[in-house]
Amino acid sequence: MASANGIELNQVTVSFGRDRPVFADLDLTIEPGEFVAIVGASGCGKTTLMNVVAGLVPLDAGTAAVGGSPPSAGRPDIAYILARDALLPWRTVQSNVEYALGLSGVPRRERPGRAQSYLEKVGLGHAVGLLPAALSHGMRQRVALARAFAVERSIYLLDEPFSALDAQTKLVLQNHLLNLWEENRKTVVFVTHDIGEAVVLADRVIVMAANGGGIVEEVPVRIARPRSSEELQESPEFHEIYRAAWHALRRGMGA
Ligand SMILES: Nc1ncnc2c1ncn2[C@@H]1O[C@H](COP(=O)(O)OP(=O)(O)OP(=O)(O)O)[C@@H](O)[C@H]1O
Repeated sequence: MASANGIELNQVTVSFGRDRPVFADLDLTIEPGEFVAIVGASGCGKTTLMNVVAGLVPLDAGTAAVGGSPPSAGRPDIAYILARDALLPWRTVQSNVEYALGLSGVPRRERPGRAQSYLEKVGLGHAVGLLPAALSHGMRQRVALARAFAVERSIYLLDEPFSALDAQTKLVLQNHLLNLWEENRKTVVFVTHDIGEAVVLADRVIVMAANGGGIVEEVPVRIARPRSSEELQESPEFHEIYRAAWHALRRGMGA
């Protein structure tokens, strides 16, 4: 049983009141400190799985333990980052991060330094005084990453956080995420449509099937860390694992 900061789903079924469940009898164990990516066809239930972990979706059957206790919404040990950040438009970049630190109970005198330090880690040291409206989408997502890691949660749920970015910006953001994660290796569940992204980031790629098939395959990613997203693009082992995940995804789609 994954305790502490792990995640354990046993025989979980979610159907939203419909005849056909989104997934049924799903088992998944994520160890504390593990980085897991979830891929699968549109509508296969990736976000629903995240919402189960976040305590936002009721189970029709089965049990879930997140950090050793049942999931519940708004838990202070969980960070949930989505494709579109939720920055406060009237606060500067720095103030957005400081505000989140305040909500997490970080003492006022520590907030400016910690916010600045995390913004520097994602290459935004020069942008602390800007308002979100003045930022590109990639910069906004960097602020969202800095904010999420500055508050030091135990479990990070990231649902396609880089999906709207161009390929080059995506690689840069992946590197920022890898670096932030390397510092403390908190548990991460990362949903993506991009198999390459999954392989670059994760210790394990979970492949979900279309049409309520649940998890069809798990592809281990035994690539040494620390990793660089740019360097991996040229690595034969990256392409080998990419191919394995791609074939698993195709099988999951019934191809
Ligand atoms: N709150 C909800 N109420 C009813 N049905 C829902 C709810 N959330 C999701 N669903 C349904 O569950 C199924 C899976 O949706 P989900 O968003 O989990 O898939 P996904 O794999 O994340 O898709 P995508 O890759 O397109 O984001 C879909 O048929 C969707 O309509």
